[in-house]
Amino acid sequence: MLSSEELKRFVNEAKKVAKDGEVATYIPELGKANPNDLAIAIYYPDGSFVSAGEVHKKFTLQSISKVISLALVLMDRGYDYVFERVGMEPTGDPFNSIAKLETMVPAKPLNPMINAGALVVTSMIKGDTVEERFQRLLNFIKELSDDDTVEFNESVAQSEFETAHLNRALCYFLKQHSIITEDIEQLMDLYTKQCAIEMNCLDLAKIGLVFAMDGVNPLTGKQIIPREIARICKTFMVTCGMYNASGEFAIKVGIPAKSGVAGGIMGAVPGKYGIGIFGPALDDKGNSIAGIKLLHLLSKNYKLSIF
Ligand SMILES: NC(=O)CC[C@H](N)C(=O)O
Repeated sequence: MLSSEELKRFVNEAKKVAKDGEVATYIPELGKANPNDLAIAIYYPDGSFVSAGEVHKKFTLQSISKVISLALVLMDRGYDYVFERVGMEPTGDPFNSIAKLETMVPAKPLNPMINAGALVVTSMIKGDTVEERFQRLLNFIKELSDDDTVEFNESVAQSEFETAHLNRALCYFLKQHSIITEDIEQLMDLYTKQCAIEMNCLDLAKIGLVFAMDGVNPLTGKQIIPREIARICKTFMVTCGMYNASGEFAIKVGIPAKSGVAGGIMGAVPGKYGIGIFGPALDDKGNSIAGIKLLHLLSKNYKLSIF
């Protein structure tokens, strides 16, 4: 097991690159983050953990929530229903790009990790009202993180809801092609709350551990996500988890991981451990710049690549 001194050394080393990144500002509330923060937690299957940096700071999941909503929707609707509406291929485009949609026949988004695909996935969450659907997702996240105090950040959700013109454009395009059928304002309400679910990197590492352990919470032995669905989610994390930087990340780091624009990264080292990182300064692809550096250092020093 890594000692916290070693981990602290890696954090200090990785932090040096934070100055080359910038916090996201297209969701105005996210612009308030401190670009110099960098925190990491690693959870082991026996329930022990090691951490370094500002581990108690909370951040919103943003795109990390896309893996979790995908797992829920696959459990809700099954493989065929979901993959009739969203594809399985990486795009090579930025996460919010609209470009490929018009070239696809039928116009289904290429994968569930880009915004277009994630919006379709969120529209498939079962329940009668937005409130009920959101609570189902939140309860699932509470179970995965083994923390029933997890909530969403209302200011961040509101800030995104007011400014998400591009996501609305993606939704309307998909509604025109009957991939999305529900009311778009209602879907944006649910999606922005989903993205604003907030936690610290200790909780995020616990979720990463469930994926690493094929859907099982190793402490209780409970299968929270069916093994096959956990496998599909981890595969998407490898092929599309870091947006259009996924190929380079697979070569340099080789850990199934998912990032979000608030600066979080969830990692799942199969059979070994769950990783939660928070570093809000982003690179030009929208990934935590110091977080990626940190994963690179860990992977290289401890041979964590799955390849
Ligand atoms: N890359 C991200 O984390 C994107 C999530 C964000 N809520 C959006 O839709 O733009």
